[in-house]
Amino acid sequence: MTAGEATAPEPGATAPDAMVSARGIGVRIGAATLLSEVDIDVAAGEWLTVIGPNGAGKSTLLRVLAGLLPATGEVRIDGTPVTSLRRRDRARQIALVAQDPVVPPGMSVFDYAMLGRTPYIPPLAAESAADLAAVRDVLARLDLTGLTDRELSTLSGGERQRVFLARALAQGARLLLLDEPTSALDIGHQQDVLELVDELRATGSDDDPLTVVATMHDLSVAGEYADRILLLAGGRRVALGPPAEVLTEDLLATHYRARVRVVDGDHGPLVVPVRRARRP
Ligand SMILES: Nc1ncnc2c1ncn2[C@@H]1O[C@H](COP(=O)(O)OP(=O)(O)OP(=O)(O)O)[C@@H](O)[C@H]1O
Repeated sequence: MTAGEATAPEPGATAPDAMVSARGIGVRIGAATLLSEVDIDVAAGEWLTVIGPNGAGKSTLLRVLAGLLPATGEVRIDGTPVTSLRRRDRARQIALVAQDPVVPPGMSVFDYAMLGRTPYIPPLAAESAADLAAVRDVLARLDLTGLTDRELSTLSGGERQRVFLARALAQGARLLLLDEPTSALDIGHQQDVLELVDELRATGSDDDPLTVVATMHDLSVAGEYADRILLLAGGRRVALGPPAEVLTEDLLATHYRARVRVVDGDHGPLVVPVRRARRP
């Protein structure tokens, strides 16, 4: 048994307070197995970060949780199979920030963020004052107010990544799926964005807390923000538990083939890469 396995749900069991419950998730495309027998529960209001080496299946898992990729097994959101939710209802419940979303050509920052309000705007109707206010608020929180009229194609990678997040936050969904949400951000904006997501999580009501599932390559940051960490390797769940149980030198050496030191930080373990000994 690997570290963290003790906290894993029993196969077939659904945790009573799980907002997200995934059972026996498998994805095969042609001869390739992308995911195999993945079970997870995510409690309402929890932050789960999915880590694993390149190609481990992290993005695939997020797309399955979002109901966007067919899979064997079952994903339930508050007890309802995600595949049975109508598109509009699914968009009110789940917001996915993909690594490289498709952007309509010529679209401005404001109009792109407004796409997040689509599930609330009746067909052929204009956006309401509340929709406009929600978008302005989220753009301000993400330090994008000065860029609202710019075309997305003219933004830097980090600016664009914040706009993708703005659209998802404008969606007001209860489940936020973030695929490497800060990979292009400088360290200051990285902290701002993650603190904002954490703040939104904390300010959700008890009845309606925000639940976060994120993928990340920065393991120290993963450990600082997540309640639990899921380590995937080769499409399988190899560890699931609190950061201190999963971010261990042994597990990271085995599954990433990485030489690291793990040291105690104020908010979780910090993972420091260690280079090979210098040649004399
Ligand atoms: N359509 C496809 N056909 C075959 N293999 C695919 C297909 N789509 C994805 N894969 C493979 O599935 C594996 C999992 O991909 P995924 O994008 O989920 O990995 P990841 O853990 O998010 O990786 P990264 O850290 O590099 O972003 C990869 O090896 C990828 O090449």
